[in-house]
Amino acid sequence: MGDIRIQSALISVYDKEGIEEVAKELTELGVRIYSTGGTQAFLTEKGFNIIAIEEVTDFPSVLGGRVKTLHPKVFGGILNRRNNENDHLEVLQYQMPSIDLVVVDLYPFEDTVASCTSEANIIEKIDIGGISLIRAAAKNFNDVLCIPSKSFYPDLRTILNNNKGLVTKEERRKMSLHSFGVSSHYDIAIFNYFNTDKEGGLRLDIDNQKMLRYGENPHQKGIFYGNLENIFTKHSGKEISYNNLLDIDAAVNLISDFDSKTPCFGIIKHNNACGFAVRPSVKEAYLGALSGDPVSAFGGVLVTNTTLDEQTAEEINKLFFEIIIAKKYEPSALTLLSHKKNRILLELKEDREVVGYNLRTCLNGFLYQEKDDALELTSHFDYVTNKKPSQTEMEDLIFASKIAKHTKSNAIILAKNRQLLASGTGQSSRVDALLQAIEKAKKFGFDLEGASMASDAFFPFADCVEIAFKEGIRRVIQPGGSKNDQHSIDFCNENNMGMVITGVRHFRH
Ligand SMILES: NC(=O)c1ncn([C@@H]2O[C@H](COP(=O)(O)O)[C@@H](O)[C@H]2O)c1NC=O
Repeated sequence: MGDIRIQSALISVYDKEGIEEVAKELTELGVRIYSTGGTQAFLTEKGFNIIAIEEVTDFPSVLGGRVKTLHPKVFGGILNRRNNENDHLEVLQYQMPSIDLVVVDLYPFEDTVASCTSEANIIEKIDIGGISLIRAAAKNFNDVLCIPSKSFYPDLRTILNNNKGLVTKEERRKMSLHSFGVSSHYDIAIFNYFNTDKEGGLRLDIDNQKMLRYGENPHQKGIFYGNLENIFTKHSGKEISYNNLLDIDAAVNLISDFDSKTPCFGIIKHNNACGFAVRPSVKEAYLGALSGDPVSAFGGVLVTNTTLDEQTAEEINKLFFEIIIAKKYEPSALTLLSHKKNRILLELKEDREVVGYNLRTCLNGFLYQEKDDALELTSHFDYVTNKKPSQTEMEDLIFASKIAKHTKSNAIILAKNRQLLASGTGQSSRVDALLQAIEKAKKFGFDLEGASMASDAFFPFADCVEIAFKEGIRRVIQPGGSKNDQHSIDFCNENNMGMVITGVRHFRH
């Protein structure tokens, strides 16, 4: 029921790749083919018998190709309802050809934008006729099959081969869905091109979705919208869960702030780093990160900015970790690590594609913000105390500040020799965050004498520097901006502590 036999087709494609094979199959099925200028020339040259669309419209392609298929005879040929008596009479009266199949490949708008060409060139690549053909054919899926881009040629082939040119209503409806997917994607790309300042609101376009086993908890449904293949290669391991994805996101963002010249290693738990170290070798960096909090590290997500070698893999294998993310793996390390079947091994792609904004639901809408990609520049730092940090001390301060940026607010980071000693995370007061960090550092045997402290936001009072000083912490990095900044600065000056003000706050709620 509802099957149609394809007897005529209109082919109008920008990219000619693959169209010869499509034309061949259609010709073998005895389908009459109409085409626009370039497509017709291409297929005629390949030996196919193609009818120029101008023969239908009796009108040339004009305005440099801006108008070629935009004609009532073409759109009437697509949109007429085959079971409607009046439509049938009008088709005869105005000599519209019935078109059962529309094959389009649109002007490459997004590629043209990406090529950074002039606005005039970009505008010319807004397809009008093609998108209209797609919408018309998709609307009339009751009688017409629409193939909206070259990526659907394999589907066309399957459909044609399923039943020798007979197409079911189900197949046409499915292609109609994909057609509106292509047309809406295309329009959103155009919208986003013009919507530079977001004054037009927000249009999201995510067509890849992956059902997750569940959401944050087993009673919550969870779906990931995106394309993980563009971020990493998964070498082995079980299915990635909702919570895994959040930790992977935290790990990838954190590691991206550290250059790849010196090995660094992070251990993420509940989206925060519980261990992090920069060292001359990846194994030392791993051991440095692990000693930060070997208890929390259990079951965590490991991340490194460098090649994970066999010696490090042997160390890692002594403990249970759910996920390992590396820039690369030595083949022997990969073999060793993949012995544990459930462990997820991910290799980050050099040209990974991450979104440049954050989005979260809020009340009856969404909150959108640009991603916090601000990296403190030493040239913008304010060295506000009499005591100025040495170059090595500055390295520790910047190290701690980078980790604070990626830690839940209120966040305090304690670091020494480019190793995370402890952090206070997600506390409702900065003092609590500091006390939590001090307690943890001591628990794992760290001497805070000469350590550095970073805060994700300003100190509202001098209490934090006072507590830090009592513990032997001798330098501080913070964004500044409190009306009480001077109280903290005065205390530092009185006690020979150094303070650097970055001017960049990194709240993370
Ligand atoms: N102007 C029109 O009426 C029109 N009709 C179809 N197109 C597009 O023209 C391209 C094919 O052109 P040609 O066959 O001339 O190479 C396709 O990308 C198709 O989407 C048109 N071009 C732009 O809108």
